[in-house]
Formats: sequence, C-alpha cells, structure tokens
Amino acid sequence: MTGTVSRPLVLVGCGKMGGAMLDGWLKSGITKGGVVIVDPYGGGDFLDKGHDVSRFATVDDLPDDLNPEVIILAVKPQQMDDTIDSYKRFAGPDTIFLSIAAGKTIGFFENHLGGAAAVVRAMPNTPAAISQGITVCCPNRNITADQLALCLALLESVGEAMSVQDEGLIDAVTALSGGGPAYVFLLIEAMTKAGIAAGLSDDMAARLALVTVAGAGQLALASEDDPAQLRKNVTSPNGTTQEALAVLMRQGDGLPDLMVEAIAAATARSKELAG
Ligand SMILES: NC(=O)C1=CN([C@@H]2O[C@H](COP(=O)(O)OP(=O)(O)OC[C@H]3O[C@@H](n4cnc5c(N)ncnc54)[C@H](OP(=O)(O)O)[C@@H]3O)[C@@H](O)[C@H]2O)C=CC1
Ligand SMILES: O=C(O)[C@@H]1CCC=N1
Repeated sequence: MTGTVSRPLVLVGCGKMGGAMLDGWLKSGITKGGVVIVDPYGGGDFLDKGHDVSRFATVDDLPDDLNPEVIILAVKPQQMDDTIDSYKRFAGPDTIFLSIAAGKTIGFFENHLGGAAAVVRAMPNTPAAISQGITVCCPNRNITADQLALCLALLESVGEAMSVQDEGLIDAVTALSGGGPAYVFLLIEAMTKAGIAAGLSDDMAARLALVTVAGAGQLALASEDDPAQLRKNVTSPNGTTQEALAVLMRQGDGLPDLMVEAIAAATARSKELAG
C-alpha cells in the first residue's frame, strides 16, 4: 500500500489548506483511488479538471459502500466538534484519519472516534499547493508502519514531511511552519510599504520586495552557508545593511525578540484550541 493511495481519499473541508494540499496531490498523481470532497460549498473548483474527484455537501450524502483509505480532516478547529462524530462509522484499523487542524489532539479524535481509530495529527502549510510545503506529523499507537509510510508519502508529495513521536511538539510546529508563510507574507508587505515610503513606485517596491524574499529563500535553501553567514555576506562593514540591521536586531523590540514572542503566542493558542 505504501506510495500511493489506492482506495478513496476523503477530504473533509476543502478550504484554504485542504484545497492547497489537494492541488498538490492532484498534480503529483498520488491519489490513485480517487478523491471525495465533503464540503457544503467549497471544492467545486476541483471538479471537471480531468481528475477522479467527486464532491458531496455533507457526510450523509456519501455512498454507503465508500471504503476510504485516508480521511483528511481539514475543517477549522472550531468546526471539528460538530463534524467529527459523523465520521465514526468509518473508524477502524484500515482507515487513517489524518487531521491537519491546529490544536486538536490525538486524544480528542480517540475520544470521538473510539480508541481503536487509526489517527495521525499533522501540521502542513500552504506552500503545499506548489509542492513546497513542509509538514510534521505524529501517529497514534494504532497506526501501522505501512500506514505511517503512506501518510509520509502523501505529505511528501506536496513538500517535505517528517514524523515525531512526541505530540507536544506539534503546537510549536504549528506556530513556526504552519503559520510561518503568513509571517513571510507580512515581511513582503512591510518591505513593500517601506520601499514606497523611501520613494519607489508601488509596483517597483512590490516587485523588489517579492523577488528579494523569494530569492533569499532559494539561496538559503541552496547554499552550504547557514542563514547567519548569508546575512553577514550581505552586510558590508560600515555599509547600508548594517544600518538597517541595527534597527531590526535591536535588543528588546527587534525582529528576533518579536519573533520569539510571536511564536510563543501562537504555540499557546494551539494548546488552547485543543478543546
Ligand atoms: N490555512 C492554513 O494556512 C493552515 C490551516 N491549517 C488547519 O487547516 C484547517 C482548515 O483551515 P483553513 O483551510 O484555513 O480553513 P477554511 O475555512 O478555509 O476551510 C475549512 C473548510 O471546511 C468547510 N467546512 C466546515 N464545516 C464542514 C463540515 N462539517 N464538513 C465539511 N466541510 C466543512 C468550510 O466551509 P465554510 O467556509 O462554509 O464553513 C471550509 O470550506 C484548520 O483546522 C487549520 O487549523 C493547518 C495548517 C495551515
Ligand atoms: O492560523 C491558524 O490557526 C492555522 C494553523 C496554522 C496556520 N493557520
């Protein structure tokens, strides 16, 4: 079974993150058993595009003989309480429940689906849509080695993936890489505004900020130097970058301190969402 999903993959919630992953999965061809979307309104964009994708508004509309290999739970954490119980009929050793919901613990799913359910808690990010995501997942005790390998194959088909045994780490992962793209987009926005304030046109500032962030990310990925060294390579002694970094790295209110505070706040919120 490892390598492709040969029975149906059910995607519960085809919003921003579920849709991003589905985009990547369809491009990768890993969902050989077809995809069934359950979403009251979302998911229509994936129909009629030459893939084996069907869509139902509610769980009650699903065919009785559906035998999913993987059920991806991709509704908002606040929607999970009202959603999960109606999937209990699929719980058993041969169906993997793979949740991507922030905060929702393996214990939460076992409480609702029964202790025998095969559950994986995962935290992806939206660059999955272009196969540049990164996901960390944690299996429960019912997940077999083959099932974990299948989940990793599924997650690796949209980027990098790794598994951990310590579920407690997932809250920090959520804060760092789950939400991370938002921090980078904010950086692009902030650089753009600063460029405009310094006299550049809107279009030019936006392009310079975007390509600089994308290029720096690619360079950091490709280089043997670590990011600190790459930063030093840009910073000529007594030059212009040094002046900017003196502001950005200010003790107390600089970017490094703010980032620690931001990640801690997001980690705490992930724990709160456990419900
Ligand atoms: N966005 C991101 O970058 C990331 C999100 N996540 C996690 O992914 C999950 C989804 O987030 P996101 O995609 O942003 O949220 P969205 O609101 O964009 O997507 C959720 C989708 O689920 C639908 N939905 C609600 N209830 C049900 C139901 N009972 N059955 C089927 N579908 C339902 C929603 O419909 P409607 O809008 O009509 O309610 C919506 O289309 C969250 O748990 C989040 O923590 C994880 C990593 C990153
Ligand atoms: O903001 C959130 O709660 C979700 C989880 C990580 C990214 N988006």
